[in-house]
Amino acid sequence: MTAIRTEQLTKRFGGFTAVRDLTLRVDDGEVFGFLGPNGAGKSTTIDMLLDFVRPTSGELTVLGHDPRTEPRAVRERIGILPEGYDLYDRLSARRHVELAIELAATDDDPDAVLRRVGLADSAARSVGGFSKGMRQRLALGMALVGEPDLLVLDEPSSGLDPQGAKEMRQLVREEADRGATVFFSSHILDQVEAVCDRVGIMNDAELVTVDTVDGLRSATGSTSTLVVSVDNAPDVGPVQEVEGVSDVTVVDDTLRIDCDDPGVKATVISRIERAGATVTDIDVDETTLEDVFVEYTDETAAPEVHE
Ligand SMILES: Nc1ncnc2c1ncn2[C@@H]1O[C@H](COP(=O)(O)OP(=O)(O)OP(=O)(O)O)[C@@H](O)[C@H]1O
Repeated sequence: MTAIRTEQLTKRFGGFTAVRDLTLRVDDGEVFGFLGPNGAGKSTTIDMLLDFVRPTSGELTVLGHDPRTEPRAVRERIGILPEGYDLYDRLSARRHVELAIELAATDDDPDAVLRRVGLADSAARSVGGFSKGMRQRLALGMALVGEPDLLVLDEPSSGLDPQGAKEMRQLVREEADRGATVFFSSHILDQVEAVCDRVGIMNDAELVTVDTVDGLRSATGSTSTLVVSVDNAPDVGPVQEVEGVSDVTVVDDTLRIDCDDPGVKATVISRIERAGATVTDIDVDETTLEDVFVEYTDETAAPEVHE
């Protein structure tokens, strides 16, 4: 089934278009990263999925329901970490989770939820004294209550320290492993790269691409470079002939092999060894998602839309 489907979804605020003709599908069980620079239209899209904001035109379904006409059917099966969430300073962390459990009418154990987000030791503390990262962890824990079919997370890593960000990634993976779909927006590209099955990039109100991270790399013509140290440099002719290799350079005993196709690395290594060299070290310089992101969101370099 399709967890999220939008067709030509558009939102205008007065004369300003925040989201233009967005057509997107997110499959069940996918971890989908929704990227874009500030003001690109990510939160507005999420708000339309949750019926916090009404589209100006276009179609959308979330878990098979139109959030405009069946908001309850949608909300009761999704966990939401919105951009600006409300917490009650005088209530404890445990009370917040208990309230989320009551609202979802589930039998989750509040302490187990707090353990999952690293707040077990602060369960009884009032939230007023919490740091930004602790508040973020609590809001995330509340979103996890009731094993939702779809998690919609707006900037889930915001305010988290590196350990918190790592735990967030693990949580996202655990949720996907139990079958949930995870849709999240982020600016933290290495987070997205580490955890997402597919990525959509918004720029200036439009979706400019949707693909896997590897797919994005090849679509932008990006290469990964295999850096191979050898005991003595062999004839590189047979390596150059491998399909998917775009360039080979040799400096002393190090070969740098640019690969358009990330799947050719094993073939390259075996060609080097067959050419009589002993491989002493292997390293890979991958094009990062950040490089791809800059290419798609840089006005002068933006490629054509393709899905
Ligand atoms: N209620 C509103 N009224 C007028 N303009 C709005 C409203 N909500 C959002 N916008 C505008 O729509 C554009 C998209 O905003 P949105 O919050 O969706 O971007 P975003 O991609 O989530 O950005 P960020 O990464 O900064 O959160 C922005 O230019 C914003 O100012």
